[in-house]
Amino acid sequence: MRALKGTVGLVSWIALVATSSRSADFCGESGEPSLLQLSPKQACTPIAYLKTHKTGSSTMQSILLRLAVRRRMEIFWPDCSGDFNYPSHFPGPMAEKVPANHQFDMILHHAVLNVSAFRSYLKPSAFFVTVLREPVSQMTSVFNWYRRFYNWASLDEFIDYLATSPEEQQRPRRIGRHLGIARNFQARDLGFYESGGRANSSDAEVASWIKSLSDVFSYPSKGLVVIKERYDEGLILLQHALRVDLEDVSYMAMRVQDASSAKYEEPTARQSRRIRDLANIDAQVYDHFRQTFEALWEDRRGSAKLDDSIEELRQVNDNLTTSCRESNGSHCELFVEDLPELRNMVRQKLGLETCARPGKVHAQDPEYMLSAL
Ligand SMILES: Nc1ncnc2c1ncn2[C@@H]1O[C@H](COP(=O)(O)OS(=O)(=O)O)[C@@H](OP(=O)(O)O)[C@H]1O
Repeated sequence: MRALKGTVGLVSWIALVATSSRSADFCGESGEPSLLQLSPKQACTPIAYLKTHKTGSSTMQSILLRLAVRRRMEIFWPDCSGDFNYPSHFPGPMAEKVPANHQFDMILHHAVLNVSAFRSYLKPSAFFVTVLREPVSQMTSVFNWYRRFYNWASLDEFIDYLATSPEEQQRPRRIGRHLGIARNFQARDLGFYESGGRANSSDAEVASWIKSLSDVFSYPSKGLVVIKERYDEGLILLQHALRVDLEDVSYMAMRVQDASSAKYEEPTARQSRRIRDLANIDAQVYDHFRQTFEALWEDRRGSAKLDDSIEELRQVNDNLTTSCRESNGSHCELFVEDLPELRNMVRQKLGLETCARPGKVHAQDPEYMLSAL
């Protein structure tokens, strides 16, 4: 029965890909028959992806990694690390090894956003993308994901830690306890502190910083802030802006935690208030971009039949998830749920050496924690 269901899922996925596979005109080539068939090197929109934490950012990275393979786009890799010197300056020591020369098509790994430094590595007219998440749910995800590394006894202990830890926490590269988790995690990823923001910045200063971000991520010509709570809508807008095919933005969700597990803690109303108060900058950024997103979506949905595209995307995703969990057919090659494994598959496809995977190590080993980023 399972096998039959998998076959039906696979057949309908292939049918969907076949029917929805249009020419990727923006990249110059037409008639690409399959997602995994490599096309010659093509000129595509360079992408500056700012990978935030616990926002659905790994799923987005997986989509962009596949896009890079399909379009033969050149990725700026932080060697085998999962980040560019996070949470310190981008790109860190990589700058000596790889001087900036507008040479890459994509930046995809965790970093602190520095728009001009990102641009200096990318070909001209890069499209800026990021994902933001409602801050209480983001910090709940952070707590439940990282608690095994930090040994927080409870959500209250985690919130106490946030309240007492410095806003802009630096991580000595090899000491796991200071991995970099701090309040206003998303604002820090977006470069708030690096651009001079402080815990006691005035409302006007925060508003001015948000305005500068709005410009960097302004849709459709410059960029897009995807809202985690409107993920698929965001992907459809991304698909339109990059002028890629629907299957280019199809995905299997990554790093999904089991919220029904006994170990998963949801905040009480009081804990939610505490988190939201501590993440005051994140709350302002999120509220701003959520509003912008809703207005954008309302503006676009009627004219372009975007609701139909969402249905189609969800069907493709469901079929992919079912068929690729049940079989490892060739169309599933790059639809794996383990991010480091996917990165290795992509490196192989792009002719690079694969990275060593850490073996089974103790959860307190800092190397292990780095790889978990
Ligand atoms: N497509 C899509 N839509 C909505 N939500 C999604 C999606 N993909 C992943 N997720 C959720 O994102 C959380 C994982 O975030 P990240 O991938 O950013 O984590 S990480 O920082 O890379 O470790 C994790 O949230 P929690 O399960 O609450 O922890 C995932 O469930």
